[in-house]
Amino acid sequence: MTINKNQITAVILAGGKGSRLGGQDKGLVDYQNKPLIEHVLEKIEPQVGQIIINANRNQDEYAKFKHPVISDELSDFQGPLAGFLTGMKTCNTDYILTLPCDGPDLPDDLVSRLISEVQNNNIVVAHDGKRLQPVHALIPTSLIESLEDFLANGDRKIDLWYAQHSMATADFSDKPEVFFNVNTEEQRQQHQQQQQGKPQNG
Ligand SMILES: Nc1nc2c(ncn2[C@@H]2O[C@H](COP(=O)(O)OP(=O)(O)OP(=O)(O)O)[C@@H](O)[C@H]2O)c(=O)[nH]1
Ligand SMILES: [Mg+2]
Repeated sequence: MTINKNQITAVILAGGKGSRLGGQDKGLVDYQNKPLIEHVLEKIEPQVGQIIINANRNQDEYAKFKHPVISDELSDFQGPLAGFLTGMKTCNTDYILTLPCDGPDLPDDLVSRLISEVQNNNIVVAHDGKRLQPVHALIPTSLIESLEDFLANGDRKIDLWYAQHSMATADFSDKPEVFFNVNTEEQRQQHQQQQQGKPQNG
């Protein structure tokens, strides 16, 4: 079974509290001279049909990126799964691709590798060789009721919801660094310096 990029809406999860970064709205935090989310948008725009920005604060700022900005229906920061549900309810494609707003180094074959593992309505999640990257996932929109029930039941753990469904992983063990994400000020600064020190064609 194959799917194409036009069947996918990327849902960029920018709805968190950013508590480890002093409560900042992480998607808007500067990283190498532009907001973090702009790095994500640049990497993902060529790979999907549509994009939704899922944000619970500063919606006007996010609207400047020219994609629909949608807040969680579930209030009080219920976690990434609340954002998954928001995306599934809002999109009009067969799949959503979930992505965190704080991971600026996405590879250009993210979607093609995930697509290559699609089979029979399964969920496909990126794996970096050591662990699952659960918020980098390709999810059939048909699972919307399942997720609604799961959240209504008070559950919030992504892995528990995945375990209720058929799931495959896409292998990125050759480049685990693409999943780097900015959770603390130290990470933001350290990584910025490393990137600046890299040779241009390396
Ligand atoms: N829609 C939505 N997304 C969320 C929520 N909580 C976290 N996320 C997103 O999930 C992704 C991974 O979460 P973290 O890296 O822990 O981000 P965070 O929750 O803002 O940061 P901390 O508060 O420091 O843990 C990020 O892209 C967040 O924006 C939420 O309640 N709703
Ligand atoms: Mg993070």
